[in-house]
Amino acid sequence: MGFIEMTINFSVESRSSDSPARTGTLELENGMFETPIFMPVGTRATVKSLSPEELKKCGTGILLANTYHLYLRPGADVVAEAGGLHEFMNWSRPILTDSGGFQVFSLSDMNEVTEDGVQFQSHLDGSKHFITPEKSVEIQKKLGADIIMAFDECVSYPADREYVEKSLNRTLRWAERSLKAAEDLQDHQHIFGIVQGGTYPDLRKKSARRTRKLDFPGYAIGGLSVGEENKLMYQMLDVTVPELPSKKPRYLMGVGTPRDLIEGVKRGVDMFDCVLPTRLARHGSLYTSRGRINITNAAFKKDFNPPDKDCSCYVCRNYSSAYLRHLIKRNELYGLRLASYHNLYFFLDLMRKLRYNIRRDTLDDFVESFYSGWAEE
Ligand SMILES: CC1(C)O[C@H]2[C@@H](O1)[C@@]1(COC(C)(C)O1)O[C@@H]2CNc1nc2cc3nc(N)[nH]c(=O)c3cc2[nH]1
Ligand SMILES: [Zn+2]
Repeated sequence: MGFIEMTINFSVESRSSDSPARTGTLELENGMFETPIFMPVGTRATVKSLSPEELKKCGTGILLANTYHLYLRPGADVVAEAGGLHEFMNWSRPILTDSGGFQVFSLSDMNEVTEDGVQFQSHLDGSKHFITPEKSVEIQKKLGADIIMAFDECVSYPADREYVEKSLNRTLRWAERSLKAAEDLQDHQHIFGIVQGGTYPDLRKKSARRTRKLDFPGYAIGGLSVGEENKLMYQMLDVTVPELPSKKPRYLMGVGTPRDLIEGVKRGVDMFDCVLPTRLARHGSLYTSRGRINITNAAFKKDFNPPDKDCSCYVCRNYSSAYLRHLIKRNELYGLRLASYHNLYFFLDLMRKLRYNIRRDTLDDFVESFYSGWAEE
């Protein structure tokens, strides 16, 4: 097949009259999806325990995979020889890969950060590696994602201002190098820049303005959901989103809970990803219209109602809380699968409801009714 010069076609469709919230469509080489959207996390080329058919059935439009993990195992060359991630994992819809910046800093035994790149030891076998913006883009190109991310440093929280400023300046230089590397691989139409700046409003604005100058097809807001208070995260969105071009997609990395998704959408964010729905499911923690419950609680021992009476997912239509409790307590694989499916459906259904209410300009009413039945986290 000839190389199709596919750009990231994003169009804003409707706007809420009393907030920056908007709906849109994002068209990529492997399909299109509506925004705001939640991306299930498939770190090692699988959304744990769920099949591609199940992911599609619960409404997954695009999923996320991680460069850091796939680079270490099975290796980018193995995935490339398999025909890329879509072939490898039998997923025909869009995929976004994170650049490894966050994972190197959060998971590996960090050795050294230099202007050129990051030296680290694998958290799997202690082997030494050196990753640069160019290397990260090359790996993501081999993985064959529809959207790739610039290589950045996600500063942990809290961090002093001097370090945050030094780091964001280096991330800006890395962003230029990532963009240049993508251009050399004809992938510049598929790469998002990442805004940093910690929890310092003026540094957030500086990072956003300087990243925007590089004219990426899309922009991620990084350096958040790293343990800071939600209120602080929302304040950083308030100062960052207005600095980003309104006609390009905005992706808030690693976020979040249902409340975070709602507050992010209200502030004009279009894309989200988080491990919470699938990770918490494996511990029996289920999201429902009344808040988060733990299905292993004794109260569900003889509860033959579905986990969420307001949920129309396959799990809630066919199984009881008592059955799920039994499976999860016995660590039965099927229980992990059912809980993961329901949580993912809950997150994706919440995004559907948000899109529907933005289009009808009834977002405020929907949010109010959602929170009224929602037990505090
Ligand atoms: C490490 C792991 C699995 O990823 C989750 C979860 O733990 C955890 C750990 O503690 C909480 C906060 C509860 O969430 O943080 C992750 C979700 N927050 C997040 N993901 C991010 C990914 C990012 N990628 C790049 N390239 N740059 C970023 O700035 C960036 C920022 C991010 N923030
Ligand atoms: Zn359900």
